[in-house]
Amino acid sequence: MNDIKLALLGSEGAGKSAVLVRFLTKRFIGEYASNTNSLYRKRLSIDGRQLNLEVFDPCSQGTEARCIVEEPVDWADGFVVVYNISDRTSFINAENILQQIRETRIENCKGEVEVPVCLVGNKQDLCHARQVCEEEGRSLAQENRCLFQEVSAAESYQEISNLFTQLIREVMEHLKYRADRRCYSSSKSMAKLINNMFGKRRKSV
Ligand SMILES: Nc1nc2c(ncn2[C@@H]2O[C@H](COP(=O)(O)OP(=O)(O)OP(=O)(O)O)[C@@H](O)[C@H]2O)c(=O)[nH]1
Repeated sequence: MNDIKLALLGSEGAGKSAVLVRFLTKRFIGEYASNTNSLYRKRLSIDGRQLNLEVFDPCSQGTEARCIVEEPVDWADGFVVVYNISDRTSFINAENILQQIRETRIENCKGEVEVPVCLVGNKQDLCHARQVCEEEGRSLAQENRCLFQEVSAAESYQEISNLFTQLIREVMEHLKYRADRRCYSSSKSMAKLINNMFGKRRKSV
């Protein structure tokens, strides 16, 4: 069973909880307590593989969102960064968060492949009040090599579901790649150790 940990980040009121709850329950719930951190857990099956999904939805008023990005022991295997298309400030904040994720991961992973991230432009139903055009979101995602989708947690489920599924697939591949690398480097160190212990002796026979 795979364990997958995601963290939701974005400005206060961007709709992080709404997007996540839509994915987990297919329902839209208008109001959420925003003064607490929440950890959601769900068992899922993707491509026939069973997995335990954990999603950390930090309270935006605290500093936890920042902490989890900066946490040196990388808790999250992937990130969902949400902004509100009718609030430019939330888009600028998303840009900063993506940069923080990139910088933190580069420092921690020393050239390892980048952590999977998706950028979500929420509240697409408020397009009459749009402040961020879709192209801006797409190009920000391209610059940061992450997935992108505009969605409306209020009105639809399918796009959110597709996006999370794609992200989870990327996370599973990323975790496999990391495990293979660990395995390869530990078998290299084992080979080196064996060589150090027996290699010279064999040569002298
Ligand atoms: N019109 C519209 N409103 C939405 C949508 N998604 C969320 N909302 C509303 O936006 C407000 C904030 O949603 P939340 O899901 O609590 O946002 P959040 O980012 O988790 O907020 P914090 O917990 O305060 O950080 C609520 O009033 C939601 O009903 C959407 O797709 N369309």
